[in-house]
Amino acid sequence: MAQKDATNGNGATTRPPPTPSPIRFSKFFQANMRILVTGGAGFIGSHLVDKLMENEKNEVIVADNFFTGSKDNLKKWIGHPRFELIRHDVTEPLLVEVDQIYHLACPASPIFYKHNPVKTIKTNVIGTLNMLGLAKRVGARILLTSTSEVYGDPLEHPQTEAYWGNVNPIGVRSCYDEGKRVAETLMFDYHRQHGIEIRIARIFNTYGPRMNIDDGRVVSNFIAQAIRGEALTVQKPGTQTRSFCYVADMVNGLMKLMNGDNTGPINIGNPGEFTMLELAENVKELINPEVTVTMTENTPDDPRQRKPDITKAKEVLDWEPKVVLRDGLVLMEDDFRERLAVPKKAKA
Ligand SMILES: NC(=O)c1ccc[n+]([C@@H]2O[C@H](COP(=O)([O-])OP(=O)(O)OC[C@H]3O[C@@H](n4cnc5c(N)ncnc54)[C@H](O)[C@@H]3O)[C@@H](O)[C@H]2O)c1
Ligand SMILES: O=c1ccn([C@@H]2O[C@H](COP(=O)(O)OP(=O)(O)O[C@H]3OC[C@@H](O)[C@H](O)[C@H]3O)[C@@H](O)[C@H]2O)c(=O)[nH]1
Repeated sequence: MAQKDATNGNGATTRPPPTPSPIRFSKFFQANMRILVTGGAGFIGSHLVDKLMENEKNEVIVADNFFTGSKDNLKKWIGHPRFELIRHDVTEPLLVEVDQIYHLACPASPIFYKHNPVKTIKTNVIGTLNMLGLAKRVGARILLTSTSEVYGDPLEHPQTEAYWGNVNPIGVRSCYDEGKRVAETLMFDYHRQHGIEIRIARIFNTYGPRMNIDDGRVVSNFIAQAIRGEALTVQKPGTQTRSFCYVADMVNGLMKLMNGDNTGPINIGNPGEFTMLELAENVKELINPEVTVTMTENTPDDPRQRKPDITKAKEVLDWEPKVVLRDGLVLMEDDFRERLAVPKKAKA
């Protein structure tokens, strides 16, 4: 390709995208898809990396600032010839030649995203702008992990993708939910204005091994509490509902979305709906029947009900979750027991 410089009117010079190195497509170099995962050291991201690395044709690059993620989640890949880990904050520009970008970087637990709300909104807005700029520059397809929180405290139930939501724009959760709404807007504007190939997943509550033990999310809290023999802290009123998706199902859905033809937004979640009291009862029965359940204060703007309508995911992705909550909780227990160093009591 001819390298033609252009002046944009104020003396600054713009250049066309860099051409990939020819060696990349040589017969001696096997990888044919280079994939960037932002936030790949986190909970969902690291499971996604595991799955992407199973395909020997993939090279995977993770960019993460380790705010809520950890190198430990990726330890089996560090040093692998098809894997690279970069300490990078997505609020700063990044240039890497990639074919696909899974853009996950953002703290997800309410405790962490409220810890530094200005940083959270910067991550969602400037971080997504930077990743869209990268996608535009190198011609990559980009998938955003948006959230069911774009529906706010929903007045329609279950939530379809056509619902515009009920969000408090100035509340303590808005750095995250309004941040993700702007991120979705940016994705569509880049798609319409610059022809970028986009995919948007609206993820509903996801759980599984490798969640941070004390990150404050309800499933990780209850499992850690049950294993430690502490009371399960149900926040009031306890009748609020959530729908919990096992992480392997989630990763499968994200990859189908990335590699399919539909831009989304598409709800990806498990429609099984539980109150927090029901969740506590399930955890207690499965993990430690001796623990008690205690009611504690809630936080502002906590959504009262949430359940995905996944008709679109079934139709356009041929995807639906396979793991029911009670099975997933048991799969997660093993990982938490190992990390907490509390083995299961042998049955008498
Ligand atoms: N887990 C869920 O229930 C859920 C639900 C809806 C949406 N999501 C979305 O999925 C994505 C992953 O969630 P998760 O549960 O794995 O969360 P997580 O907190 O475990 O992972 C997020 C990762 O992003 C990294 N990160 C945060 N800010 C960054 C920044 N500025 N630059 C670079 N890296 C940064 C963190 O260090 C971490 O590794 C997030 O975008 C989240 O909003 C998750
Ligand atoms: O110890 C606890 C923690 C939480 N809860 C309750 O459990 C429910 C779920 O809370 P979580 O903190 O796990 O998660 P939320 O549903 O509020 O947010 C979540 O949903 C969408 C994602 O985008 C977010 O990343 C995710 O954390 C809330 O009603 C909360 O009040 C408890 O009852 N006890």
